[in-house]
Amino acid sequence: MPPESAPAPAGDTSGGDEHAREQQYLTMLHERLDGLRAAAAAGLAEALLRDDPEPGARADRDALAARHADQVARFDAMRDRLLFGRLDMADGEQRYIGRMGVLDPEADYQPLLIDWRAPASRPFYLATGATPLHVARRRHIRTVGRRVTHLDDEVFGPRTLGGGVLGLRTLDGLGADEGDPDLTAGPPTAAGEPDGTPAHDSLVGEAALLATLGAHRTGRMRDIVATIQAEQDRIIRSEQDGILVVEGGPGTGKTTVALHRAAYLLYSRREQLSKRGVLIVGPNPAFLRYIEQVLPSLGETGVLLSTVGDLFPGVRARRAESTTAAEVKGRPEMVDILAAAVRDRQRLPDTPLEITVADGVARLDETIVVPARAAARLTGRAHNHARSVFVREVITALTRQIADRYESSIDEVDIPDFVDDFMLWPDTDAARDALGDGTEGGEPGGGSATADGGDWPSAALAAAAAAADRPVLDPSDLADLRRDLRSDPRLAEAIDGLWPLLTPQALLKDLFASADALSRAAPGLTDAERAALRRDPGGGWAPGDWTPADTPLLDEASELLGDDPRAAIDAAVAAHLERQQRIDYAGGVLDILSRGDTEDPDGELLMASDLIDADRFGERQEEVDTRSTAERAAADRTWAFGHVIVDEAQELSPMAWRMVMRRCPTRSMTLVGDVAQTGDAAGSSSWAQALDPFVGPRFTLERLTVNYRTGAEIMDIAGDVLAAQGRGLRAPRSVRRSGRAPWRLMVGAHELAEHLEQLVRAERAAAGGGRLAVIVPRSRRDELASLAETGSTGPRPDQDVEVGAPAQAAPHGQAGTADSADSADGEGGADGDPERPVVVLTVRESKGLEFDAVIVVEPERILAESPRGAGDLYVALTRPTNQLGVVHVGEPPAVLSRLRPREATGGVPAAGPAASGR
Ligand SMILES: Nc1ncnc2c1ncn2[C@@H]1O[C@H](COP(=O)(O)OP(=O)(O)OP(=O)(O)O)[C@@H](O)[C@H]1O
Repeated sequence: MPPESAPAPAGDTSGGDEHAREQQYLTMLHERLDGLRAAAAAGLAEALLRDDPEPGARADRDALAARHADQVARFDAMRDRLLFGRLDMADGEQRYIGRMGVLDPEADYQPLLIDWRAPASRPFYLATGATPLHVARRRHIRTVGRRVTHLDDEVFGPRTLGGGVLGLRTLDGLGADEGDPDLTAGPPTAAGEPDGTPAHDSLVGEAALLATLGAHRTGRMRDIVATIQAEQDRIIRSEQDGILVVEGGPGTGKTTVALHRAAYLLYSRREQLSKRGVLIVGPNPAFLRYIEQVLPSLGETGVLLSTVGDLFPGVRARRAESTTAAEVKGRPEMVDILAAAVRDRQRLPDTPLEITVADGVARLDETIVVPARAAARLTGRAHNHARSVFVREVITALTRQIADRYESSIDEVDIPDFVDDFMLWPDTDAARDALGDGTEGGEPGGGSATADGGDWPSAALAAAAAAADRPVLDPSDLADLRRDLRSDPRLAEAIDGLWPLLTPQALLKDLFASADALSRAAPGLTDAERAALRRDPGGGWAPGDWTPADTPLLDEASELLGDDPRAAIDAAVAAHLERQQRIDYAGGVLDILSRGDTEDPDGELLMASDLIDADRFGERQEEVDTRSTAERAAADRTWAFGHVIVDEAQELSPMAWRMVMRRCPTRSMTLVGDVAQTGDAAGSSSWAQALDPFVGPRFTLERLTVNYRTGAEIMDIAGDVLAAQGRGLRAPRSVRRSGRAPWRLMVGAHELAEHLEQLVRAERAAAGGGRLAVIVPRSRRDELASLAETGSTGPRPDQDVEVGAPAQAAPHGQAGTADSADSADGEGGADGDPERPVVVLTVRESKGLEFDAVIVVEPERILAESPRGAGDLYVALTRPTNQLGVVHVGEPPAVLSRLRPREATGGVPAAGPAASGR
């Protein structure tokens, strides 16, 4: 049984007293907050003004300043809705619940306000009539800034045992406030069965919840700390260490729960997570902007938000590509394809290369390269790291080749008799004379030519060495030879061709640029699939030229290639030079200081340079890395996060999963999604399948069952689309009815633009100025965006309307063609501003977002374009909170047969000859 709703009678003095009392309490809390903020601001100012010459002290100062700055930001974020609840416990204890904890230093640090995440707050979210958890009364306190606007009480008592909450009283009826429900739509009501049976018997704080849900959307997600429901609370506070999968239909609060879980973990595991950080992966940049304020509003920063496409440092994947290309790039086979592409760059020479070193000629051919390549591959090291083994083997083999030639030349030398004696007087003039190593006559350099044109002294020496049973070339000769080989530019060039140092970007670019390279690396793909991967490098690649599906491939390639040692060497050289500069500078400073010291008439003072040398002084000047954890993590591909949250996780391809898993070796993860909403052809249809390669069956699945977003009228229609998928999936139950019937309107193909313009105006007016989205087929987006723009009302249409993603030149020139379901979809990454009142989006761009009103355009085309059947249409239909309209050309799809024509729903018919509600 839900609580009864019983507004307090007008003039209810107890309600008035209560209101005054809570107002007083809120005012007191705000005064405390002001005090805390002022202290933090003063601490910040003091830290910033401190002039610490010592680097250690400067680091402390910077850390202190950062801490104070965080506190100031946190206290500022708490100003709105600081307090939202009160628990009256059965034993008389009172607990005020809010967004942060506030203690009373004058009363032995008793809590004045308890953080919503503290265990003492938990009954606020869990108490029910059946299990009151020692709570006698739960009060929701609604506030705007420093003002209390409403009080809603739920009273638990003996009479409620087994029967739910005794009663709910709205103690204030203060009328419409900022954040109040849209009054033009009538009061929101809890959804229930036609006979009046409520659909939900376990809602916590129903009045406060319904008030929040009925409010206009702002384009920014807000926290729900005041109205977290019991099933959500269980997930938010789950102590699950490994992978927690949260599944639920649209609007069940998956995103919200994931964000609150991040805030909870940052509170309960602060020590661990503040060092390693938390990563939140979302489906597109617009979505990240939609959610970006939730954690700061809960006082938590230090979290990195990223799309899959931006998870590789230095890459902003914004380019569009065909569905086929994205799907192929997401397949697990890409691991082998990339490995083959790397091996393909470890080549054999087409023709032998002859290199003249010292006195010999070395020949680089397959007999040298094949074993060198095998030895390098056998190490199992990444390509760039194994290169040093390859180079070493090649040079060793070439050196040996030359040495062998020397040795074999011994047999050809006619050794004169004096040679044996030579060993007895090796360093005498006589020896030199005998060997012709004189200055007079003979070959330049003192040698005389042998009969076969060789260098006689060398040959003689070699022969002498052989006679003495010593190696022909001693280690230093061999070392010289190696050095000569190493510095030979022709050999260096040849080695670069045979085993080049590669960046992930270069590997992928070269692979996609060549049909032959693709055939060699990916013989298992069809011709059409390989053609989809082909990409002409054109005028070069900018960081934004990558597509979201490329990023996991870059990450995989990084693993196969390893770091480019040149980058490490460059960095080490730069660091060395920088340090040297600092030391030189410090030396100069010490000189100046010491010169000043020598002016000391007594000459007894220690000079600065006596106390510290330039090296140590230079080191003290070193800059301390003051970047936050999130900033450092964002710049480091190998950063291991303390916890990773993935939203819309069903959209991740197998390759994207591999990348995300690398970011979290401990597998402490929360994955939220809904396999019924999978739109990406490379996405998952089963969690077990997606996670099996990483954790087998070792993950925990939690389900959310209640839809808080979309009114029941709309969910009835969306449920039909879900059922049509035939996978036995059921749409979640809506928590409320919106009071507005969804509608459909049939228009002629050529009148779509005209109708759309008027519909946008009409629906915005009906939504009382709320936010509206026009969700369109991919192939129609650019064309329809301008039409909706004309139809938006507001100060300036060009400011008012945002097209989800910037129109981009798509590969293969296919974007915008009406009938190509495989065209480049222009959805590389929507950067749209979520606060625009009217937006035009494709289904993919609308993922995870919500609007007061939605017009879905051409559902039949959305169905045709979807690689996953009705999943996309289901997503589109479940974006609105209150109003849904569907505009179709021709007959509506059968799955929408329950939608009533627009006129029949009382909507204003759009003008135009072909408008028809048939
Ligand atoms: N307990 C709650 N109190 C108030 N509002 C809530 C609550 N739970 C969810 N909501 C609201 O419901 C809406 C839908 O939530 P959310 O976007 O998290 O759902 P979702 O499951 O991620 O949806 P989708 O799968 O469609 O992306 C949001 O406006 C959210 O603030």
